[in-house]
Amino acid sequence: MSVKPKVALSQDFLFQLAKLPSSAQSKVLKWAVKFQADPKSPGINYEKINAARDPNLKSVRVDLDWRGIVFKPDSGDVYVLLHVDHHDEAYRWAERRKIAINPVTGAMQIVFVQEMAEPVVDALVAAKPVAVATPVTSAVPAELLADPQPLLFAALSDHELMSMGVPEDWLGRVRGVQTEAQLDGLQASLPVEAYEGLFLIAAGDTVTQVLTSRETRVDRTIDTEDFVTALTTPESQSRFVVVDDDEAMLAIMNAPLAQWRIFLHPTQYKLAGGDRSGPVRVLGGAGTGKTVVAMHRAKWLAENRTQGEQKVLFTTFTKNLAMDIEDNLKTLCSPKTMARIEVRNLDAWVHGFMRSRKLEHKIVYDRSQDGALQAWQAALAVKDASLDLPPTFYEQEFEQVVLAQGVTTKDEYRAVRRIGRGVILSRAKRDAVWPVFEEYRGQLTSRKLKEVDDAYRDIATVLTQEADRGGAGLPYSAIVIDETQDFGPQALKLLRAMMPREANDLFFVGDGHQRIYSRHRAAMSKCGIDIRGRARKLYLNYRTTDEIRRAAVALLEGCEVDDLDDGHDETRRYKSLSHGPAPTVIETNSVEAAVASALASVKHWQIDDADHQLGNTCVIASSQAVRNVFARQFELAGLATSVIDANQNISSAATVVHFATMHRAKGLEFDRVIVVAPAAYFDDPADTLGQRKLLYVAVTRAKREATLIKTG
Ligand SMILES: Nc1ncnc2c1ncn2[C@@H]1O[C@H](COP(=O)(O)OP(=O)(O)OP(=O)(O)O)[C@@H](O)[C@H]1O
Repeated sequence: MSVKPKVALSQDFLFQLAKLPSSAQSKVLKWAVKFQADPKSPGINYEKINAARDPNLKSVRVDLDWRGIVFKPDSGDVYVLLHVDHHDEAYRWAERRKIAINPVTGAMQIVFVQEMAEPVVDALVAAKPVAVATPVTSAVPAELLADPQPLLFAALSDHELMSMGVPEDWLGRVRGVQTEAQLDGLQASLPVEAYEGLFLIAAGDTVTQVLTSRETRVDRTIDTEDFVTALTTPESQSRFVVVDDDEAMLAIMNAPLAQWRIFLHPTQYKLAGGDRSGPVRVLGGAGTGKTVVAMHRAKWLAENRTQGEQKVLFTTFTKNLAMDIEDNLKTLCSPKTMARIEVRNLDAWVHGFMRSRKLEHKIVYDRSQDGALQAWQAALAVKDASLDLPPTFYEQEFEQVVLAQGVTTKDEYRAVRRIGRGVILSRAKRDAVWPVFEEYRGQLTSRKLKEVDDAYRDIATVLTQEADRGGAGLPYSAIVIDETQDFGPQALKLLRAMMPREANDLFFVGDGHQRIYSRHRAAMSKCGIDIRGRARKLYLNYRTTDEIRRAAVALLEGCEVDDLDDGHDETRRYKSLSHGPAPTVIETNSVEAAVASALASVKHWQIDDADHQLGNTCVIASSQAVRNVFARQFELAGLATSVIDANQNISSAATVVHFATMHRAKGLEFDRVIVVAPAAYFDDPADTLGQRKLLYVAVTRAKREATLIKTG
């Protein structure tokens, strides 16, 4: 029986496909399905490209006008669809490319072949054109040796450069890099892992650190002619996908822009699959693909490590996000896999657990309402007037110290560390304050109410006791947690108690820069979650342009940000892969002027970009009241609007402008975003950390353009 040849698609092919007119797209799709079924069919004529540097690149005819470019090596029964375009453009593309296997990592790479003395992209022209021969050798171009500026990668050997993904042909060009701008100029021409490795080295990392965090092996003997094996490396999988049947081909080609489903960054790829001996924590700035890796991890766990009636629990902070993630998971997973994944925000899970155990308390989410308000007022009535502490002190103390740390007795309160609380309390004062909290909890109990942190703590206790008695435990094979920074200590302790300590138990993703509920700061290690040896980071921002990312990061300059454990995190090492205009900043002194500016931005985008859809726009405001004013004014201006509220799926209509608060916009993304914030949010960072994090979250929702309106 003859074995079917391997057919693969490149990421570039799909990017290109997405740009074609729809009539051409359907022709290419039909053709590609036939090609996948039998690339050796006599109907497919592989034409030689005379000027091609790589003799293995062939042109194939889709119709009179359109040509596909296929890589068809002599050895190995493999066919890779690389590109599609009009005849002449397709040939030009092929003439300047070659496919090579990196001799150190074994990854298959599409290498852009350079001409003599040719700058790669405009950024390099601005920096310093470097004369190179084809193929480039690893020698530093002569004129750069005379330049006094140090070379960023001079100390690295060829082997080290290639181990990070630099193609052999590009060693000389990379060696010539002296500035970050020059490196950025090479970004579009280098494989993603090479660019990432180089900017991490430029930021101060060592090659060993880069390779360790990526789990890249560089000790194997590589056969640089074995393309079938090369296709299987994680680096290759970030740009090529092997397609086994028609169905897979159709699914991929019908959604050419849903690249996150197919091409994972090598680090995402490694984190998504394989066994881990205990809890994993993945950090990454906004848009670095944390939710994507969490979804792929849940899929892998459901398909490979979930048995019988078990499920993978995928949890996050808000209901909106859980709904959004469930929708995305449905596009990633088969119905069979989906049946093994439960997506629920933690509070909904807690509510369900309490009901299933007939625990009759209701959860307090808002202390200013109904029974909780009465309970709080009754508690304040017992306060010791001689202390002269304002009611806000009691509320903050209760939230940030008592609830957050799960303090239940006066003795515990005497001993607890009150980090970050301004007022120093002697033991005697603590004794005098404590009755307020005791009274509040008593009042809640008599009303069958419970604070959510207390509910987390109580459920964790129940689960631990059941486990100690040898109970069956919860029906989960693993828990995947998104937006970890929003979970406080009691929530983390509950998550720990929900899973026995075993391989693959907990998988956390998060970003301290996006913690917008400050009382939720927690250190995982203090909640029984040991991530040593399993802490990873994602650095490439797939969502926002580098201009928007930089502007967002600048908002947090000088602010101390944690790594969800006991350490610090920083934004210096992150980079975006796309570019665009810097955010527009507008200062206004009235609501009318702010609304007019927002409407002008939308109008400008509509004129500027024929493809702009209102549905890809969101106005993000600092409060519900401001959000509602803007939505109302947009309606009066004749625009259709949709407010993003709790517990609702987001409208997918292409013609409505979305409106959200900064809290509600978390985890979402839009092509264009208008952020409306009081000017006070931009005051001294020492006083505005919370507000600046909100701004960071809001601005990083934008994929392409952002307008920031400061209201006076
Ligand atoms: N490997 C990938 N290839 C292409 N696109 C990707 C990849 N990974 C992520 N993306 C895209 O990047 C964007 C951001 O991804 P995601 O929402 O997972 O990031 P995040 O780190 O969770 O962001 P945030 O913390 O801001 O919510 C999404 O549009 C996603 O589809």
